[in-house]
Amino acid sequence: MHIRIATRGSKLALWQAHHIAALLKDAGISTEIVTMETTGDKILDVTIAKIGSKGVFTEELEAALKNGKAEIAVHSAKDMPSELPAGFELIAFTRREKENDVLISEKDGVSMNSEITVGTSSTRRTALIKHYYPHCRIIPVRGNLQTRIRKMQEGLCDALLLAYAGIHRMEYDHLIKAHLAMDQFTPPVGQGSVTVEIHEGLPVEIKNAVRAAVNDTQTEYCLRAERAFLKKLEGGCSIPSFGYARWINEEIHMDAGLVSLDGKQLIRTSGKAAGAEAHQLGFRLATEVLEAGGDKILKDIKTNQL
Ligand SMILES: NCc1[nH]cc(CCC(=O)O)c1CC(=O)O
Repeated sequence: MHIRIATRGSKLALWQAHHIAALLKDAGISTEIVTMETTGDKILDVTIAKIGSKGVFTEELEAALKNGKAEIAVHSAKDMPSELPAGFELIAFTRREKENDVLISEKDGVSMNSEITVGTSSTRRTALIKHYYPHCRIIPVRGNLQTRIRKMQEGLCDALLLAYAGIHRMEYDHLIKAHLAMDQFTPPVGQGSVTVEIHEGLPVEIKNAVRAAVNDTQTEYCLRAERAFLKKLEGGCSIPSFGYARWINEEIHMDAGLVSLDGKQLIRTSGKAAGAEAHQLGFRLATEVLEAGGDKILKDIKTNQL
């Protein structure tokens, strides 16, 4: 069996594609990596929330799957919209990297408790900084990881708030100043896991072989719960929501919530369920968040982003 892997061309995306290639190789499957540029890679001057999160990093890869130019596409699970276009599905989730966010900087004495300028373009991180550390100043910064770090080095900001997974994979661990607390900076849906997307036309024996080689069942239960939460909120990575599930004692334990863009309102909830109830758990927590005022927060955000 030979599998062509479609991926974006950034270093982090390539790391992810090679990670999947290695898992497939261990299962005796040969691979080839096909890189392509997406709309999201080309537009660097606008925040993702404004472009409209749906599909800007995925459309070109999906076209390749549909046209038979590749068998699978590889993405960070976090970057995948909660609802895929008709005919596409996520068939595997890798065992996760540590899921937390980190503060990175080259300067001494930098912490969330000091009056620093923090570069981020994530609505979740921005809103959580405003909520927990209102003395920090937030500077928008986009581009791939290497570009963001270069912008910080050029003086745009004192520090960056990023996912540990990306920092570790790109070998910037030496810049880490702090690991942020999970009960404040609760990770967004999908952070730390790499996922495989296919088009429904893919022969079932290829699908099954990829799933067997790549999927981590416990991670999948957690990710299915998280993604159900996001789906119910009708959001992608552009809304300031968080959803983090862990597998503990044969059950999914999940923390989730939503924060207003100004950081003033923060809604949290949590719950647990069996693996087979992943979707119901995600939907239930989302319903709780919506009913506790999340509905209003989302409406305000939609008006803001128009
Ligand atoms: N939104 C960009 C993005 N997409 C995936 C990662 C790396 C972490 C991961 O794969 O979960 C990052 C960088 C970041 O948020 O710091």
